[in-house]
Amino acid sequence: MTHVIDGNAVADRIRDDVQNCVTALEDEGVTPGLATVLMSDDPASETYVSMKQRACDELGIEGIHRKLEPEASADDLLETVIELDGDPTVHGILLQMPVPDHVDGTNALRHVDPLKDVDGFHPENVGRLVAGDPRYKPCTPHGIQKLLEAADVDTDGSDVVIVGRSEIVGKPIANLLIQKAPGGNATVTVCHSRTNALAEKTRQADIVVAAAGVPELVDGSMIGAGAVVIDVGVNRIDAETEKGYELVGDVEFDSAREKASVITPVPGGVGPMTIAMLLYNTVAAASIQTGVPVDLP
Ligand SMILES: Nc1nc(=O)c2c([nH]1)NC[C@@H]1CN(c3ccc(C(=O)N[C@@H](CCC(=O)O)C(=O)O)cc3)C=[N+]21
Repeated sequence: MTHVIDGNAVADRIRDDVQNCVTALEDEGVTPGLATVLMSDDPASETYVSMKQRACDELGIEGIHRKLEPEASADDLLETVIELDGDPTVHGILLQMPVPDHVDGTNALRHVDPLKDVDGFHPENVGRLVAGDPRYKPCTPHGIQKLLEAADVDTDGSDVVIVGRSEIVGKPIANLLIQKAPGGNATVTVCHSRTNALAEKTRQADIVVAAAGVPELVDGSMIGAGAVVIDVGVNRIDAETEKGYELVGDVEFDSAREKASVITPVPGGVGPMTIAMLLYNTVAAASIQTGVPVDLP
């Protein structure tokens, strides 16, 4: 029987741990604060940011939201980021990606104090991750590690094929999985959607991580018997549903499930973990910045 990982259940357990940290911080007079910055009219981005804000409300994290019009200037974005960076009640800053082409999101992130960079995208935090001394692990890769752990998947010595080499998922998850640590010690191949003989590579893998942003790119014929399949895709496809769309992963679930020993669904897999790990990083950031210890597993 294939084990379908319940990402919502694992995320709920992480949220309970985060809740305990919020209480510990509150006991010392600290309210953790997370600022989200959205420079986009994209409905999916708006949904994700409002989900993040709602999650903050539920746990007693102070959520601050700044919305910039997509036509705003790069200077407007910088000004917003710098203002939040100087605000001592803000412990974490999240710039929702992607930002419009005329602004440089990477440059804006360089103006965020690395201690407030709860996404882990600032070059200092990227460097620390690659150097094997992560401060904030990027939310989606960290969530994947927690899901593997929850499903008792041992990465030690395993062959992992990652499809997708983004800064947000592919590159950081590759770096986490090659580290000497629980949840690491894997042999990692990083592919993309146009890699030669992609199916041959994924079929050899003990663990396949699909994060290319291409709906149903990875089907059952590309999965080896008994492999673990982690689907990071969140693609909105027009459909006759109440919302007018349907969420589809980068994996063709039904055919992949027939081969896999363990698989994550979309929705309800990696997505909820991304938000849980953002809350995790936010209480870690509040702890680092105030010196109040918290107990994060
Ligand atoms: N700076 C930055 N940090 C991010 O963490 C970040 C980002 N930019 N840009 C976009 C991606 C995407 N992302 C998701 C978060 C939650 C779900 C999620 O909870 N999805 C639900 C379904 C939600 C729905 O119904 O649309 C699920 O999979 O069950 C998905 C995707 C965070 N991202």
